Amino acid sequence: MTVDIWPDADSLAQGIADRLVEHLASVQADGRTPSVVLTGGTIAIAAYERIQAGDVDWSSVDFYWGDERFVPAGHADRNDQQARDAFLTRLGVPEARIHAMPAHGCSESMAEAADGYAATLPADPFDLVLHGVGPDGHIASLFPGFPQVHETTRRAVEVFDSPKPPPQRISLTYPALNHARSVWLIVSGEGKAEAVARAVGGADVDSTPAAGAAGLDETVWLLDEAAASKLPA
Ligand SMILES: O=C1O[C@H](COP(=O)(O)O)[C@@H](O)[C@H](O)[C@H]1O
Repeated sequence: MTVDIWPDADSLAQGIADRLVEHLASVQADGRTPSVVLTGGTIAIAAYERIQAGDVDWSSVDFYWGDERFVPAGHADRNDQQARDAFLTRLGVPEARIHAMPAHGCSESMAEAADGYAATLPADPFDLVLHGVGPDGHIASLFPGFPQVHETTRRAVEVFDSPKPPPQRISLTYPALNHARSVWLIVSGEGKAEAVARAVGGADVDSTPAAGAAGLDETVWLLDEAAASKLPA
């Protein structure tokens, strides 16, 4: 595990954007089509807005989501819509590369929608999974004390009673989220400092789901000083 710290949220957002572009270019230089799991959340959107085209072929990157708010397609609360608005549309990512989760109004139940999404995930490890972290230590829509944290079989699950609105969500689970070469946890703000300190310190996943995030090759925390303020020196 490594921890990298920027002075403030603006420089962190720029740092995440630059590192993401560099990472995708290097995967493509190795001859692979990168697969990336996007997160929602404040610092993620700020980073997405700062992404520049760089040396990446944006027509050849597959984007998935770690979780989604189960509201109608195009709704401003949807993580996929926020990412489209922040960078996917601007950089010309083709619709066929945007693997959005099902939306409210689809013909399936939420459980069927979750299982259907799981069936679309690649068999190979993701190249990169991005996580925002809530003040309670949640990642994706895996919340403290919720049974989804203990899912070991299904790679995507339904959540009916998220403590953070909107209540209905679909989330990937650890078996999918940790089937990734690189996992980056991106966090800003003092309100998340305690959750970060617990997760980095190896808390149990019931109290702090972020503690369960782990990449196959690397697990990296990208923080601003405020989010890092409760880490031991
Ligand atoms: O609801 C969600 O929240 C988290 C973190 O969001 P933030 O606004 O506190 O930064 C995010 O990681 C997750 O994808 C999203 O659905």
